[in-house]
Amino acid sequence: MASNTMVDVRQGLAVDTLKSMIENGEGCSYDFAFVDAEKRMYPEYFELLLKLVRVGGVIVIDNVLWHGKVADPMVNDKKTESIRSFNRALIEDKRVTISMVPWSNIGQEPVLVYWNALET
Ligand SMILES: C[S@@+](CC[C@H](N)C(=O)[O-])C[C@H]1O[C@@H](n2cnc3c(N)ncnc32)[C@H](O)[C@@H]1O
Repeated sequence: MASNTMVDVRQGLAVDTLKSMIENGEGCSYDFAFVDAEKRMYPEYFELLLKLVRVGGVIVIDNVLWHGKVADPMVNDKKTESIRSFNRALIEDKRVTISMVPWSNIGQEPVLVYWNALET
């Protein structure tokens, strides 16, 4: 879509939109991505974003502590478990370097930042 502004809004389910961006040849053309949609889809978003964000770019994942629930062993709902599982996978993921930013606003938990490593 041609645009003369800095913002190009695309509406749709995130996975479908990201896949269509890849199919449209936009791979490796973004410097930054911010993820804050359906928590249980984070692994899929992340894999697709590794194709869209250039090596050296930054992917920020919001809500990785899910309002503290991720760190509370008494909380085991599906959404919390999926974020825990995603976090564990990222720790093991050699393609990226991770860093947690001690930033919070209005009671939100910190955000994790991922830099692409040289191999994707
Ligand atoms: C927590 S809000 C994001 C707020 C946003 N970061 C902001 O600061 O305005 C989550 C948003 O993700 C959207 N969302 C949820 N599931 C989605 C999906 N599968 N695909 C695309 N968007 C989705 C919701 O409609 C909602 O607007």
